[in-house]
Amino acid sequence: MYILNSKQIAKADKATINTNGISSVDLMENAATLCFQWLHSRLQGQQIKIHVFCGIGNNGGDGLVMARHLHQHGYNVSCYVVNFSDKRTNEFLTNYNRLKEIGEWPEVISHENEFPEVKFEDIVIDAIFGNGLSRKPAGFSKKLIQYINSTKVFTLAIDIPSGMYSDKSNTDSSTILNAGHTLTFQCPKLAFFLPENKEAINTWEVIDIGLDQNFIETLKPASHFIGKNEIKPLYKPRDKWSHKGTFGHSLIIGGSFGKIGAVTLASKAALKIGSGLVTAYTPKCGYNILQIAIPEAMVEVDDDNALKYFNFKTKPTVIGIGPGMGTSEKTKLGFEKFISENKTPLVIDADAINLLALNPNLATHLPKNSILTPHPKELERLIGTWKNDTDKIKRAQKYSKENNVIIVIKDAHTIVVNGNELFVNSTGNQALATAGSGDVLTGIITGLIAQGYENLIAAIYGVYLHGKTADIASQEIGFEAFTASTILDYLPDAILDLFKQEQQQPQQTEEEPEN
Ligand SMILES: NC(=O)C1=CN([C@@H]2O[C@H](COP(=O)(O)OP(=O)(O)OC[C@H]3O[C@@H](n4cnc5c(N)ncnc54)[C@H](OP(=O)(O)O)[C@@H]3O)[C@@H](O)[C@H]2O)[C@@H](O)CC1
Ligand SMILES: [K+]
Repeated sequence: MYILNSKQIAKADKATINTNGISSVDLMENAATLCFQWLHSRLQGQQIKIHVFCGIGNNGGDGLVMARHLHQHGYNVSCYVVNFSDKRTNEFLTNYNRLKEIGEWPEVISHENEFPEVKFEDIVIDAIFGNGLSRKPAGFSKKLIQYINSTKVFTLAIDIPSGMYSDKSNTDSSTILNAGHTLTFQCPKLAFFLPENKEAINTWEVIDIGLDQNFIETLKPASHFIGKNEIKPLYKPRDKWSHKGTFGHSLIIGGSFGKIGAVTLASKAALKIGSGLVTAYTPKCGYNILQIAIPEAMVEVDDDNALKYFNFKTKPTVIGIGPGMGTSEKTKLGFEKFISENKTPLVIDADAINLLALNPNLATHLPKNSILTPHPKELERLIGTWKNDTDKIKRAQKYSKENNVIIVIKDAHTIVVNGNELFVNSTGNQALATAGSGDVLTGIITGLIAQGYENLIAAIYGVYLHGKTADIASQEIGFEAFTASTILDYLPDAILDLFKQEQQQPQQTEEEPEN
């Protein structure tokens, strides 16, 4: 699914209105009615106090439509116009009049003295600012957002929590409304996945308002939200006549005294995802450990307690390098020589990223489309300190373009960066915050490349499957007992899940719920 930026959404709105013969007011009516139905099907007429805060733009128009439907269905509603400007849109005015026509006059708020009392047990519908936010909320609209946040009331945000830009950092989280749930139009917004917005965005879902898909295609959006629909077609079926050589040879380079577990996990993961052959290349101290831990893997050794020579005999399809490797001086020197001579595709993780960051010229030697899988600290070493999350993404894009590499920014929502393109992962949860989880990801991506998946696809696909293991496992064992080895245990379920039919939702009846 595409993630459109605010300009693309505004263009798609216009194009849909122009080519599909639907008026802007009708588009708004459809969109906001879907939001009303969402709430109505949950409340079933309960008399919880509902406050609808409407701005003066089209987001406010959505709020007015919802307020009208809520009134007409007998809810206990108060509607307010947050009068931060006199630039009321036509669609706002039309729906302002429609609300008045049913006898309901919104209260106009122009000053903080006019804020209504909002109680914790009420519901707030947030239709103050939407996609047209052009600057941080200030004055009484900022105070209103802060007041609503202070009540901790459940807030249903329409399209986007007010004060949040859809595609860039706000930099002042105190001017963003903290939404309990967001009903967002047409597509998820990049802002939902930025760690700095974690307070403001909780759960969300997309409301399909039928914007013109053909037109959206012409915009060639660079950002994508990766779910099962995107992943399933990437799967490569296995030929009946294939043999182990068909599925490539992964070489996992890493380990140091006390950190052989990292290379063990990565090697196991490469095997488990289907690499035909796997060799681990470690210091001598890892030999027995690896041979005993993974009978399926071959092992080559280097110097005693840390890597030094990088002179393996294996001719791999792909190399995953870094897990547990350490950054000792001898490893650093050997690594630099290895990188400057290597031509084999690379997946670079952990200490290999740290060593790369120490010597930026090295990156020019990386084979095209090498994959780097940094966690936030490693990323910072690589691209420098960022001002905010948008700056972080821009810096990663710049690094990716300058060095022709793919960067996997690991976080609650992992983002794969390929030049300007962003692929935001939908799977995974807090269970993955555990030692060795990154080593397993390195092994998975390496093992996918070994089997012939293109590097970018291997990164996107690997990140998705890795996250999916946690989604499935946490239903069965919770978060805490989940370890990196659990990822390996649940990889088969994550793959099989791609081919599971979704359970049919119970059919909604034609009749609306009783008031
Ligand atoms: N047919 C359609 O197009 C559909 C659109 N839909 C809905 O429309 C929403 C987008 O509507 P919108 O473009 O009118 O923007 P919205 O956010 O409501 O308000 C912008 C106004 O606020 C002002 N303003 C901005 N920042 C400010 C600040 N900090 N402090 C004070 N003022 C500020 C800004 O002023 P300006 O920047 O021009 O100075 C302008 O006057 C979208 O999110 C969705 O909900 C759906 O119904 C589906 C159909
Ligand atoms: K909003």
